[in-house]
Amino acid sequence: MAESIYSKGTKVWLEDKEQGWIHGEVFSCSSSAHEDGTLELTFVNDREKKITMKATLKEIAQNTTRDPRKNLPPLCNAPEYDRVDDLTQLPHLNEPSILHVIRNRYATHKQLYTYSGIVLVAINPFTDVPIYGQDVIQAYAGAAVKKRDELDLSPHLFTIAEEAYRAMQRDSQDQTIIVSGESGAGKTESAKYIMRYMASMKTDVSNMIHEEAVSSVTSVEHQVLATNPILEAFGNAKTSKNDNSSRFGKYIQILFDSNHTIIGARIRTYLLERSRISFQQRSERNYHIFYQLCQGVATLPNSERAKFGLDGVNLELTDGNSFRYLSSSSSSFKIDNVDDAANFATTRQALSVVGIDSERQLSIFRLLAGILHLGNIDIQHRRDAKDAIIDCKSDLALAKAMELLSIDAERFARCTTKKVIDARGEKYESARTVDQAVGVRDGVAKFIYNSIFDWLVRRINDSLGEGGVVVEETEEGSSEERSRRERTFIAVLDIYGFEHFQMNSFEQFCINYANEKLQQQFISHVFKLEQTEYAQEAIDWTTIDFSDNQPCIDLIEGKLGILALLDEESRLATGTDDSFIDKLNSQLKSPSSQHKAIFKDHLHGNEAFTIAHYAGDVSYNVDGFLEKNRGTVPDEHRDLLMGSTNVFLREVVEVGFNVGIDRHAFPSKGGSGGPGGVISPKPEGAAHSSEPGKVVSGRKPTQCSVFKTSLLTLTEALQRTSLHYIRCVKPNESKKPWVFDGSLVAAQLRACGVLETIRITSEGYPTRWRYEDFVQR
Ligand SMILES: Nc1ncnc2c1ncn2[C@@H]1O[C@H](COP(=O)(O)OP(=O)(O)OP(=O)(O)O)[C@@H](O)[C@H]1O
Repeated sequence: MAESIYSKGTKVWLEDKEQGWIHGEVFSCSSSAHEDGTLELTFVNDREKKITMKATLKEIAQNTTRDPRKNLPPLCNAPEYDRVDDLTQLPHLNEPSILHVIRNRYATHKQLYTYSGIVLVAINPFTDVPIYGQDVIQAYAGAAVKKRDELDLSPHLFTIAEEAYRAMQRDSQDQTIIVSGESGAGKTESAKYIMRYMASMKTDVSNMIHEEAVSSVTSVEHQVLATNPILEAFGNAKTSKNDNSSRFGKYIQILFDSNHTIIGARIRTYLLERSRISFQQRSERNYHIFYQLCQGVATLPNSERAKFGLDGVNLELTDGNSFRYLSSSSSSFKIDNVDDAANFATTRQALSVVGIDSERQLSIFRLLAGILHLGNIDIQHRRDAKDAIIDCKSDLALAKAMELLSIDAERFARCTTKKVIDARGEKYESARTVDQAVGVRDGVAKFIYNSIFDWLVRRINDSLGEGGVVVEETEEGSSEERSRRERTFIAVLDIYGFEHFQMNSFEQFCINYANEKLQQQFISHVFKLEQTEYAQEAIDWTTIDFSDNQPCIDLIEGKLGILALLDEESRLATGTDDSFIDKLNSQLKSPSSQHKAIFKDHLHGNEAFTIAHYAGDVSYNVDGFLEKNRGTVPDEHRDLLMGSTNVFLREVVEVGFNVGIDRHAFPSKGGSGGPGGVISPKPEGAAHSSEPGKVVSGRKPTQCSVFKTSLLTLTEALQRTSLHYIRCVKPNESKKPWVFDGSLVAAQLRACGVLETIRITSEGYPTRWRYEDFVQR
């Protein structure tokens, strides 16, 4: 038995401190077992170092099923497998062999893409690669009528796009391409290439020059593509990991009619990072649109420019007029090779393409400028007391902000520095501290910005998905006719991957919760496919064990789980981050708690809790959890915003107040709810309104309840579509082209489930020979 796995000369992988894994081979293997039943195996690695190990026959037989780092050396494949297109073709399927193939393809042969069964692994090149042009699109378009292994084309994003398109055509079924990976891994770029593929695949441009090819894309397709610069301007920012990081998740459905021609798009977004509006980490920026506006303001009409209070604004930090919301990072405002003024023009053009005219655009910019001025309102201590004051007479920022938002400055100052307390029917005012007042001011800014973002998404949906294409209304027919013609969609889900930083907060908690849900769906999908394959090949099989992350999901979203406790605490006027963590500890750590194994002790004090996620343990610092979860403004500010004489501000914040309640926030096929036509369940705690579009009062849905509901609707929608997976991987931290850091890549493959699926495959039938290879052997 041992000899059949490890005989003299068998090639293996041996662990190496420097490189992770290096080649080695079996030097000797004892021919019979010792008294204790073990065999002695000696290996020699490429550095001529000898390693001796003892193992029982059973352990030897199991070697490929356990974590290879703790077990006997995994087996190496023959060199002819060094560049296989699909990892599942590897006779020996283990972590070092997988890394070896991906590294060899990427670093040596400049091949970014490798299949791993149903998953396409995409390694970021960090440089322009000429593989996305119209000629390449044409080569892949139609190629998937053949099976993948009959193709002479390399693995590509376009294979996945084409497979989705063909499957939609063939089965008349909606498709979803799930693109995931950590920040900077290349999700958004991949999603854009897929959208561009869909928009131009039907265009035969073989005889056209580039400009002709571009202009031959119809206006509907232009509109669909125009959503990208808009979402990037308003939802992307420079972070320490990525100069153009998407700070929200998105699900974009490209809608097709019965001729499989694009007729529009629908977008659903998830959890925009609000905290960035008022604060950015070192070397990070606020959302791109603010810098675009400041730099591009000179391009606005003379009559408009002065009104923003941005004319001649100097963005240098030394300048006393700089905006607090743009300078907290104390970094340079410039991003290398990015021209904010030119991008402002692109954003404006894209807004026009989706039907937001110049006048509306100016209204949006006025609100954005209002947000910047809002951040500059000075909040001071009242002399000899802790109470906050705003000097209405001298505060120019207050005057400008309130002018732009059309709100009474004195009322705003008063509401911000004092809160109204209702005690048994009697109302009285109590002073806020400076910190509290600053929190309220920033909360208003975040709320307005988030509302603008939601308004934009809704507006895009109205023009591209629900309400008919603006430009082509007469040509294409009414919206009713349009939805009748709409048959199927191909969606791209571009969603943040698992996050684990030194300091993790509410955002990471939500992101990792989303990843737990998607991982569960992914694993059960792979698992089902694996068993279907066995059935097709008439192979005898017993149930394969796979790590079920349901206990972790129960801990988060269960009846008395973290989300429920967070909401409960957020609704109490007396609730604080401290009382929240106390509640978590008392409920989830009790000796009788079913969550003990997943909800772990945090080693450093009582300000954080630790969850054992499928991709590793993560500790979350509770500081700011309640404020982020409440995510709305005090009632007095709500009245101020809704009472503004700025009609556009009212329209925008109405969308913000109704998110999670209003059906438009989750447009769907037929306009009746979530994607795929299911009515989205109302977030827990949301108040009812019989009139659509009316702001409702009562219990406000919290951020986590809105998120939980939208995740639920998303996972249901995904279940009704055929799924395709792209896992984007960052090959190194320094963003260098063609540099491959094996341990960094392995960690990402583990976090996105690729290694887990390979483990599932290994638990079943780990070795797969092609018939011809098997016969030859
Ligand atoms: N296919 C590609 N070709 C060339 N460069 C790429 C490609 N994919 C990604 N990049 C480079 O990597 C950067 C980061 O990619 P991208 O913004 O798509 O990452 P992401 O995974 O969406 O990150 P985040 O989660 O932060 O939004 C891009 O700005 C680009 O410079």
